[in-house]
Amino acid sequence: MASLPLPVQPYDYESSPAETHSAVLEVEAVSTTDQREVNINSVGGENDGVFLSWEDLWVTVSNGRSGGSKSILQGLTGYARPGELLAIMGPSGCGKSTLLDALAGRLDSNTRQSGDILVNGQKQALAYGTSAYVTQDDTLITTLTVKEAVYYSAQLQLPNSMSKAEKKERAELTIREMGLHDAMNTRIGGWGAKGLSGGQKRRVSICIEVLTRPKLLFLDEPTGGLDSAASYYVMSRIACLDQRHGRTIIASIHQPSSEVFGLFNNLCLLSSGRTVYFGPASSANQFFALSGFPCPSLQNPSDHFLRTINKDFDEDIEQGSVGKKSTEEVIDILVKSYKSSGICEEVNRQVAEIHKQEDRPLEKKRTHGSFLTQCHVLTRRSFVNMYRDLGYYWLRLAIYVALTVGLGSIFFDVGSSYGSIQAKGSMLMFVASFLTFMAIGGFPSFVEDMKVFERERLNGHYDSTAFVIGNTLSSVPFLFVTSLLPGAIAYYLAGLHKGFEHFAYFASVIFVCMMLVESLMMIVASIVPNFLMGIITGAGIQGLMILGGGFFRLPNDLPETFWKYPMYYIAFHKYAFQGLFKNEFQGQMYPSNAGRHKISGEYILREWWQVEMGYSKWINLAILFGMVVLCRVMFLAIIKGAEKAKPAVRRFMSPDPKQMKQVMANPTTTPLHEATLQDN
Ligand SMILES: Nc1ncnc2c1ncn2[C@@H]1O[C@H](COP(=O)(O)OP(=O)(O)OP(=O)(O)O)[C@@H](O)[C@H]1O
Repeated sequence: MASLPLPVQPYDYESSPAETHSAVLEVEAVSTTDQREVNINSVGGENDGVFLSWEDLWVTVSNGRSGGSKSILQGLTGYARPGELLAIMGPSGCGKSTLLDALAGRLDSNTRQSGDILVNGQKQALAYGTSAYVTQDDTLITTLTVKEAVYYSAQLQLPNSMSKAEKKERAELTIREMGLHDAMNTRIGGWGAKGLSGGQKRRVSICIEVLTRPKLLFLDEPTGGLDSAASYYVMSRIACLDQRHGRTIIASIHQPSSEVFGLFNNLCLLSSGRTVYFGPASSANQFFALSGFPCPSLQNPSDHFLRTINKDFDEDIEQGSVGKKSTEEVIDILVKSYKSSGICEEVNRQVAEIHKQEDRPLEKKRTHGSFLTQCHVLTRRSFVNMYRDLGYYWLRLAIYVALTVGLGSIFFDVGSSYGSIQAKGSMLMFVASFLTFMAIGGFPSFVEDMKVFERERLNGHYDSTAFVIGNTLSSVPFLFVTSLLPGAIAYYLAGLHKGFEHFAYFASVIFVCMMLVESLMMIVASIVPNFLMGIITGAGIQGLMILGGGFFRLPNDLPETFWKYPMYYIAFHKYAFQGLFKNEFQGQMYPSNAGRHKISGEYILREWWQVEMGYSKWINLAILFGMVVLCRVMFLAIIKGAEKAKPAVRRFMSPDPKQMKQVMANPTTTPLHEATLQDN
């Protein structure tokens, strides 16, 4: 630890390297200018490549406790061009992912951004299908094999003009390119079911995004979890994409080997959100040497850069190296050296050049599968996932069977005595509330589905409507079995109203209620994506609905405020209880309490359970079905609305950049990296 960020060769840190070597850096920059100008005008032979530039880019994150903000990126300027691979490097936590997120238009809602990010010289939104982004986390469907995951994705993303065989071929070729041919039939695996290794998952994520050969590709740590040979192999495949097809590729990378480093065209080196170096990767070594921090011979230059600017272990180092400069000071020297260099000037000139380009709007993503193909593929994929994921439906089915056997034995052959009226009411209430309540059990699996959906949606793989349709259709067979089998056990053990029509109605109510609870949980998942908070919220909402459904407190006894209006009318339990009661009691006769005369089922419904008798049990079922449709439409509206609202919220939230710059320009009152901006 004690020798971490210091150059191996002794160096005089007291001199002012920035001034001493600025003339030399100037020469270096001029030598790269001509070469750059050639590139900018001829974009690898294609004129539809993507030029991305950013100028004075700041990103701050609001600090909940103090009400201020911390700067993550501080005035970055740079560019990425077609046919080039730009690598973003720096110590952990320096802002690499944040820079990628900002460029791809995917910053978190608690962050604020200022400065210009231009695509082909104009402001354009990048998310939702105009670029591809391989994030640091591998959000994949864990139950699919590598081949299935990539092939389903090919069917979704590649245009209908390609035949199925061509799509399959493209998928297999891409899998092979990423060195995954031996793992083709291995399931991806996840929690509780080991499948692929971390590095293999990384490569599957990359496969899925490079399938369509996107014009603009962001990669966050593409070599995470890979050994050096695999890293080189994967990075060279990625680099091939840019050179052969004029793609623009930006990748953050932790510790490239010298071979991998050799693949980079440009390098952006960050430290604590500041630019230490931005320019040709091949000139970085010279920049460090001229700034006073030469790379020792036999050392990998990228290791040297990272060691020199990593201040995370400064305390350890200072103890053992009295009199030497702290890494913070070394970084300051490098930042100043870069700012005063010709390389920096050249970067600004290039950015200005890109800004001057004629307006060329970025096409919305390449054409993908038609809407019908998307619905079909998503339904099949979701069905396969539900079938293979034991937690999605199978476990629930087993618990339902156990519960309904219990329910049937408690109310076994309940009969039609006076006492059976209350018993049947309690049993039907349990079915309509607790059994359907348990549909909440699929929530964790659904949250996983949502994570995959978000990634795919942001990368423009398909339309949100196709996702909702696919998810709905694929769940139908499982819900059908889950309502039919346990429903039959409970119904026939208890000996409820005889006749198949009555049983069919009973099972239909369970089916629709389960679907309704799932739809409700979808809305919860789109608002509260955290699984634990989602379950608690969903359970809370259903608890209120059960209480207000008119069983525990009869409708006429419910307090008017809140419980009667609106809870009683919006609680789906009301329609389920009353539908099941009508199904059971209508047309039946029961002995009175004293047993001297008979009372009709209609009388029991009206007077005992206070059921609304103005409409038939089928209307109750239709209302429940309407609620399912409403909830699914609401879910769709929320996810579509969030897509539209996010950029607007971000624009509204962006603070005045001058305010941030002023605070940062005054380091005597503000620590350099952790500037606190009061929000007022
Ligand atoms: N949404 C956020 N809310 C709070 N802090 C954030 C947020 N995004 C980033 N940060 C903070 O900003 C800093 C930079 O984060 P970032 O993920 O960009 O670093 P990185 O260089 O990609 O790190 P690593 O290499 O370890 O992935 C970190 O200290 C991180 O905690």
